[in-house]
Amino acid sequence: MTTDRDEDAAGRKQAVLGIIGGSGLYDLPGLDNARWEGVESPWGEASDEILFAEIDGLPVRFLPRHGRGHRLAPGDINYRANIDALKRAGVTDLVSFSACGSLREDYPPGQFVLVDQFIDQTRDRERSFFGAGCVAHVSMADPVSPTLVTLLREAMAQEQVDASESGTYVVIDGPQFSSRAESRLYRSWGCDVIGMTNMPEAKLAREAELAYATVAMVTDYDCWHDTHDAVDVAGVLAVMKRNTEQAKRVIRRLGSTFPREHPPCPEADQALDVAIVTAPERRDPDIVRKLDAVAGRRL
Ligand SMILES: CSC[C@H]1O[C@H](OP(=O)(O)O)[C@H](O)[C@@H]1O
Ligand SMILES: Nc1ncnc2[nH]cnc12
Repeated sequence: MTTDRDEDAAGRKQAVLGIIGGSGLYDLPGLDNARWEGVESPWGEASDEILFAEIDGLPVRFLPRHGRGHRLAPGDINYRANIDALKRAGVTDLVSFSACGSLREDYPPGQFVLVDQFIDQTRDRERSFFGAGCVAHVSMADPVSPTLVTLLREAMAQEQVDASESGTYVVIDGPQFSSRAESRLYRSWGCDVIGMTNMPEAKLAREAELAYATVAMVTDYDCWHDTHDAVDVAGVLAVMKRNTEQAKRVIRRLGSTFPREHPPCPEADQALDVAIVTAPERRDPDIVRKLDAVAGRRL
């Protein structure tokens, strides 16, 4: 396990790039020194083994969110185990790739969106590592790392992949797609794209002090549009293949240009500095033990 104690005396930390692959992105073939390895987590089963690999010497850890073969529905994913396992695998910077529906006319299928805000409409998911026995409240005001967004934007530009530089992603439980009334409602809220997975993933990444960013890849116009059919899986799959090929190119480019030292992200790096409220002598030792990877720096 890699921990924050792997920082050198000056506090520098080697960057380890984590990638979560969404629908359509289940493997990253052709990376150097690649091997799939299971990582045990006290939070349960991660979606799959993690692919440990390198891009031009940069350590990369890849986890397919739905598992290889897409075995897990959005509500069945153990988001806590995924984030904990990636942290145990040494990840410092985490980029999520997600298929999504568009809630805007000017984000057609094929458009990539660098999400900067989320609206969490999910209900039935474990959404925190903390709770009774060790209570913490992290800030989610700015849920993504601006540095990661800049690095992604540059990698995309070099790969001639056009991306919008901001966007609000509304997260629904699914697995059903939305009704037209819901789709119109999310548009009226100012949401730009819709998906089923980025929450609680982004919240848990913040609790684990991982810099996080999401590349949302539009596959459809959901069901609000007057002149486009309502989303169905066949339509999603038709667009997803091309999006996935582009995503793979962006990941390779990002890996080769990524700083070898973890680029500071104060929102994530210090997320737990003032977040834990339970008095040390009142903390449940069992929970504290489970938090060794996520919050070991602060406990
Ligand atoms: C197969 S379409 C619906 C499915 O795709 C998205 O998943 P991900 O974010 O992992 O790419 C969406 O959120 C749904 O889970
Ligand atoms: N329209 C949509 N709603 C929710 N998740 C999606 N994933 C891809 N398209 C989607």
